[in-house]
Amino acid sequence: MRETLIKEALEARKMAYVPYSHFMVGAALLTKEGRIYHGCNIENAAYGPTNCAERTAFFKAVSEGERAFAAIAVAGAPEGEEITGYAAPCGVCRQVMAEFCRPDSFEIIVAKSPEDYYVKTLEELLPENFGPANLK
Ligand SMILES: O=c1ccn([C@H]2C[C@H](O)[C@@H](CO)O2)c(=O)[nH]1
Repeated sequence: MRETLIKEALEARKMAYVPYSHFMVGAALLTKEGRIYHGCNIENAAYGPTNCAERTAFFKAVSEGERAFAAIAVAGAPEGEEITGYAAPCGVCRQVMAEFCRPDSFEIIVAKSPEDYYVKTLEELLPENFGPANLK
């Protein structure tokens, strides 16, 4: 399943809109029921409105009614180059994950290819997070 999710993220990456950074990112988000939502980064001339690939996938899924997620695969690299480095999710995307995902079980798959990746839980990438539980 991880390999499939990485392939989907690499496909999603092709849609990245990156006229400013020229850094293309793709994400594939797996729901607990087995559906996959895709995301790419979408940049903006005012820079601030730029949306990361991970958040694009999350916001698409949540806006379609999804609330339960199992894993996300992410791959990023400069336009026109081989993927030679890992691109882990930024802090803002980790915080968005913390809103919807269980820190101990949600898997973040950071990939160069379906053969070359590592997996971390959200807890590992965002320890001691501030989340929905704080506002209960
Ligand atoms: O986890 C990340 C980190 C960065 N980006 C995007 C934002 C911007 O368009 C480009 C360079 O930061 O990469 C993502 O999509 N995901």
